[in-house]
Amino acid sequence: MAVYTEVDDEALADFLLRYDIGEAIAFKGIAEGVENSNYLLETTKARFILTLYEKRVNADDLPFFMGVMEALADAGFPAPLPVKARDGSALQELNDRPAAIVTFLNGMSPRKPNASQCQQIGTAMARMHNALASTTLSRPNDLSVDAWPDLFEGREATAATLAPNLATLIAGDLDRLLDQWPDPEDLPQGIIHADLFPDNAFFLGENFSGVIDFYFACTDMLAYDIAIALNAWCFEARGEFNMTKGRALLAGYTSVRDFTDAEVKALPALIHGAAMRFFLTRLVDWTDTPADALVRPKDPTEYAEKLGFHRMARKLEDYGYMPASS
Ligand SMILES: Nc1ncnc2c1ncn2[C@@H]1O[C@H](COP(=O)(O)OP(=O)(O)OP(=O)(O)O)[C@@H](O)[C@H]1O
Ligand SMILES: N[C@@H](CCO)C(=O)O
Repeated sequence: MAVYTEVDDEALADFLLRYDIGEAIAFKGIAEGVENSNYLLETTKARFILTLYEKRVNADDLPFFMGVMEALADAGFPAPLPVKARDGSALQELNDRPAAIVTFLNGMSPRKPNASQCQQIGTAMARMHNALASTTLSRPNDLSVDAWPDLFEGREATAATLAPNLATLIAGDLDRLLDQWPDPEDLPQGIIHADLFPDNAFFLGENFSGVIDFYFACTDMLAYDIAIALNAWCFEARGEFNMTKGRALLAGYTSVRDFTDAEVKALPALIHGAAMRFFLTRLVDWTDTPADALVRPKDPTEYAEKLGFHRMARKLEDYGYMPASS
């Protein structure tokens, strides 16, 4: 249950006086999500999401996240639009937390994405990258390769409780990734979502309808976003890669923007690295979350299994990529 900060009726009514969005007629905490406190807010005018930003979000980054969502709305890409208060700012404070209201998107997140949804999310991601191509906003990716050794340090023993030999395998992966990581200057860069998991994508029926949760967005290699999505959308239970889904996701993306040769070459390392990023942040949460915490940490084992697949893969064709000429 991700409501860390409670908002009572009186605080909400006072808060809404800052906006021109009507009065509350329904307000309830949203169970999904692990990072921030989210509420579904229905007013006399429309439905919205009220978010109070919790500890893992750096308040200094919030103007960047708001700017990304505004740029997407300007480009006609379906994402939540931050609502400005009467003072002209979308960023406010509520119960001593930074807070914002964004528009509500209709749709449902797929629990078990199918190949068509993988293809559509690939297409949507390329459209999203294009929609953000002309913004001047930037934010470094503070969860990229340089951050990983520190995330692992001191957590070897926890890794060993998940699987025998895992700590040694992770140490080997880290050496290999530090060695193989591409120079970002050699690949197309831009703003990436960096957390486009199925729970952050919406579909109406079978059709893609929008993307939410831009709170890890940053400037990085565009192909790294694809690498994250391949991990999140194209594996079955127990770490089996689904080649049909991989092929669909990559084909969806390249139907809008073709990969450069440097991207094709770099993608296997980026895919391996993306799995490492989520393994490590999950390992940190697994180690640091008290047993009586409100939110159960996500299981790092899922990503340990994906790492096992990436250790064996050598080229992008191993993930279903079909070069345009073949
Ligand atoms: N704009 C929106 N429109 C409709 N529903 C939304 C919107 N934003 C958030 N939600 C709902 O709130 C839930 C949690 O949102 P979100 O994913 O942003 O939370 P979070 O705490 O950042 O979680 P995590 O990072 O774990 O995904 C979503 O799964 C979705 O059900
Ligand atoms: N998508 C992340 C968690 C929230 O950002 C994960 O599955 O580990």
